[in-house]
Amino acid sequence: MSRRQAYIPPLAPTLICDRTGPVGRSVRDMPLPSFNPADYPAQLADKVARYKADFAAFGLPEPAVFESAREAYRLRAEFRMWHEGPRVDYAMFDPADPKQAIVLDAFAPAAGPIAAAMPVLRDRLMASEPLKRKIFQVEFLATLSGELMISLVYHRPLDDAWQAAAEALAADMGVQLIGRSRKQKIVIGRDWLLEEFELDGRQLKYKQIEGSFTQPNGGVNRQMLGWARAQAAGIGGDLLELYCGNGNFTIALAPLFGRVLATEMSKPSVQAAQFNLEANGVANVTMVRMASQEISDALAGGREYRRMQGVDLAAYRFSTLFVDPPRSGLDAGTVALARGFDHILYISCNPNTLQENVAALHDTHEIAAAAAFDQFPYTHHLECGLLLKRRAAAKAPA
Ligand SMILES: C[S@@+](CC[C@H](N)C(=O)[O-])C[C@H]1O[C@@H](n2cnc3c(N)ncnc32)[C@H](O)[C@@H]1O
Repeated sequence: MSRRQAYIPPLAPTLICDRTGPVGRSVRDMPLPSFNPADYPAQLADKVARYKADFAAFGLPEPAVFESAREAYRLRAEFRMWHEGPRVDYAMFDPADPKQAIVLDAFAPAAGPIAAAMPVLRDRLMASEPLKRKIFQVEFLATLSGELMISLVYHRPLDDAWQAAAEALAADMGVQLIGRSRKQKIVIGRDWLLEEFELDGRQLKYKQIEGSFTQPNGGVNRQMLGWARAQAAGIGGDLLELYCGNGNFTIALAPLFGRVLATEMSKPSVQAAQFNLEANGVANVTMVRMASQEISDALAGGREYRRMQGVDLAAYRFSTLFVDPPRSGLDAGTVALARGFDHILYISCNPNTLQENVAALHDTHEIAAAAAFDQFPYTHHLECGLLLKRRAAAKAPA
């Protein structure tokens, strides 16, 4: 059974959370009751009020609040495909009633390229047996620069008939297309997009690889980059960045520092970051593929890591640590590492783990600036930014 609806009221958690972090179900993950742009200001005000209350004990300064566009803000969207008779439709599931599919004709949060492609793709799938048969899921990734990649996921092996139909579809729609099935990935065109936008007078370019982390709300992401740059301006010294993904913040922040050591665990993201450093002419960054636990261990004088060969850690004069971790926040070793920094710039998609980490650093660091970024409108989720500064009493004597 399915129910047809123009808008999706609650967003399923898979659409809200980052792909890489564990998706915990807390009250914050529960959907807000309505997707109504008229309710947006009140919903955001509630979230900001809760943020302020949760962090009041840590002396949170008044946060700068960055709003989202009220519609067409999501650069990523994924849908289950619902088969009924000759039809195939996009579907989502209400977390409160997970057996009931909600069939969608449109999805108001989706960015322009996704919204425009949705009905065209659905009709093309319906009209083509090789494209339609056993299709299970459709994933869209778009950029502010207007590119679009579509991944079609199947419960059957993809054959020559699928490939021929998919090639025609990609050419007609002008998109990058990927077919996925068990142990199979067929790329028609590229499996990456090129994002491009202006930031503080620079035209930034970012390769974004299918399946890797990218910020879901492009407009809010630009505001996060601008805020992070404003906090970092004037600090000087060198920067250590953990969880750098494809270099989203690295490329924005690098010109403000002498040298940057950026680390990330995922191999495709590190490859994209290397590409992005070159594409943006950023030459003061060394990129190393390492988990945060490993870099914390290496900096604490732990074991020698082959991937750190050629990196002279002792030569860095780190003034600032930048972190943008998954929902699980910072592990204990990384919190211990953070203690040694004069400045910690922390972007968090999970206020619960942010609160735990701030509490653990409270004796050495105070909050100097705060921001609320509404990456996930119409949900309880709030992305937070903090600048932590080492307390004078916690600084080592010169
Ligand atoms: C919230 S994303 C942020 C990525 C990037 N800063 C951006 O703005 O796109 C978190 C990133 O942390 C990476 N990650 C997850 N666990 C990690 C770990 N233990 N060590 C290092 N990186 C990790 C993920 O691969 C992902 O790229």
